[in-house]
Amino acid sequence: MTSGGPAASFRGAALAFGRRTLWSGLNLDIQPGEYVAVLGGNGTGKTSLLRVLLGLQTLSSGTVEVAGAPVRRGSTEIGYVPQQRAFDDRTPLRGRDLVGMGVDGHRWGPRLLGRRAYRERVDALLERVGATEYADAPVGTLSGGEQQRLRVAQALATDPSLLLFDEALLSLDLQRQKQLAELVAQQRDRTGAAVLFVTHDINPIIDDVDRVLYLANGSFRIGSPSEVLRSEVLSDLYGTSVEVMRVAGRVLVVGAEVVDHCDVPGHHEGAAL
Ligand SMILES: Nc1ncnc2c1ncn2[C@@H]1O[C@H](COP(=O)(O)OP(=O)(O)OP(=O)(O)O)[C@@H](O)[C@H]1O
Repeated sequence: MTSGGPAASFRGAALAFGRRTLWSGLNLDIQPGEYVAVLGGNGTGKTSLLRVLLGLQTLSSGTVEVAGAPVRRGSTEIGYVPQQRAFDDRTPLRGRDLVGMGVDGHRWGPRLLGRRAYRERVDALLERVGATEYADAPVGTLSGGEQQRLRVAQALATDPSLLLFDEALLSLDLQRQKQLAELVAQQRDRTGAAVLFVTHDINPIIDDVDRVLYLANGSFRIGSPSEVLRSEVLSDLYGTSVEVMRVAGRVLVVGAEVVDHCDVPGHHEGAAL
């Protein structure tokens, strides 16, 4: 963090495509060390929000800053784990090359750091995500969960001040989800990074989350999990009866799927949020 102010800041921010407004009137400061979960159904603009911070998507109105400066592409202030797309079998990269691209400014091979410091940094990152064992295998031959851990190591490589995760827990089994959630919380604690975590299921990270940004219906609610994840708050946001239940320690939202764009197989009634 270089600015001493918020890690990210939106002022009067709106995003619309054609006549469809995804969200508007967003005023949000994300403080260093703050952990924000971004929730909402398919197509509500969660990924687009991250793309705005990455300088890949322009706001329709309002402003956005990262570390006190206008957003720009390729900022080393930001670590990003995109929504998962599998690597092709023929991708000519090993796991350690992928992580190395995060260490050395997305260039091939050791350039910015000395060869030895580069290697040590990559090894340490691989170890942190538990990927040492398959670091020399071509990425396209690895499972979705293994590839995901490498992407996380790449995102953490420069100890960025803002970490963006887009559905990073998908394709991980429960134990790996827990490990990744712990890794993110540790990174936040160690470096003071702010975290913006897009997810359809808040349960694996709920103990770490400070605030929830819940997008729906062209609008949003923001607050602590206990303020936002309430039947009356989400019913008001969705404009229909939505029930938030706590079952066996898990938060379940029932009724929202009627309004959300539920075009994803497996996204069914009683979505775990
Ligand atoms: N560049 C663009 N031009 C036009 N429409 C776009 C563009 N980018 C995104 N959209 C639309 O904006 C909506 C929100 O997309 P976005 O990917 O942000 O949703 P999301 O909340 O991340 O959804 P999901 O949970 O399905 O990943 C979608 O309907 C998408 O088609």
